[in-house]
Amino acid sequence: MARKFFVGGNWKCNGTTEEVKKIVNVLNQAEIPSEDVVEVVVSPPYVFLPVAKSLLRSDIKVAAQNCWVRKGGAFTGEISAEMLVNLDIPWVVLGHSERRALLNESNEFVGDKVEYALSQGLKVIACIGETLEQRESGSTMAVVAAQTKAIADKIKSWDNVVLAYEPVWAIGTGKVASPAQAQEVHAELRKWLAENVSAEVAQTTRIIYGGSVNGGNCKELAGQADVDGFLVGGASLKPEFIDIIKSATVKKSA
Ligand SMILES: O=C(CO)COP(=O)(O)O
Repeated sequence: MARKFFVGGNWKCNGTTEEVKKIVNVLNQAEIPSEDVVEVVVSPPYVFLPVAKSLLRSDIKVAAQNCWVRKGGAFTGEISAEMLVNLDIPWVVLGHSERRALLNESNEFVGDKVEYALSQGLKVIACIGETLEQRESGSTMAVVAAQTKAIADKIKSWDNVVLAYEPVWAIGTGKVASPAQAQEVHAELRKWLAENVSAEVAQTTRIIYGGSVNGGNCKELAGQADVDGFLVGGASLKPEFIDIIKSATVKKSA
């Protein structure tokens, strides 16, 4: 079975109510391929999730950008998986490199979060990726394998997981990975899943690319055999996000 193309828009810590309404309006008016061809998920900051969800067309889903590692309670400032479920938020982004780097989220902590979010019925966009220093020292695969293993060790099923490969050096820098660089890591990750989880999980799990994806570079990246979609930051706040969603048809016709 073919893997359905997946395009996520990570709005990060941006926006006002007015701006959110504007982006939603652009998305609602866009002509995009059907849900059979592409799964589209946008991830506003927590506080805008209800408004975005209530205004968005039904074929575009929403994701939170994070959630607490276990059941809610006395954890000031945190948002629990249960709360997201209560609000009918189907997806959550976990392990984003900005949180790993700036908030010291370890591989193990991210693995625990993925396990707990899945146990509550959320679907997870799990992010991994190496820094420039790690790439230059030749440890890219060791780094992303360790990040993936910390997740694989904790979960029983990959059915509700999308793996997002986001090289840190490509995020917000305008320095996109070349199609060959992205394909190389995605293929290695699929091989890692085949050898360490199962052939079926390797075949069915979507591995999406993130890092300076834009309307100009998305088609060539989408044409790579193991690139099953994108997690888009900056460009997901702009109308060119529509072009990125449309790059799903490159895959369809391949
Ligand atoms: O971090 C990203 C998506 O999660 C990528 O961000 P940019 O697309 O802005 O590089």
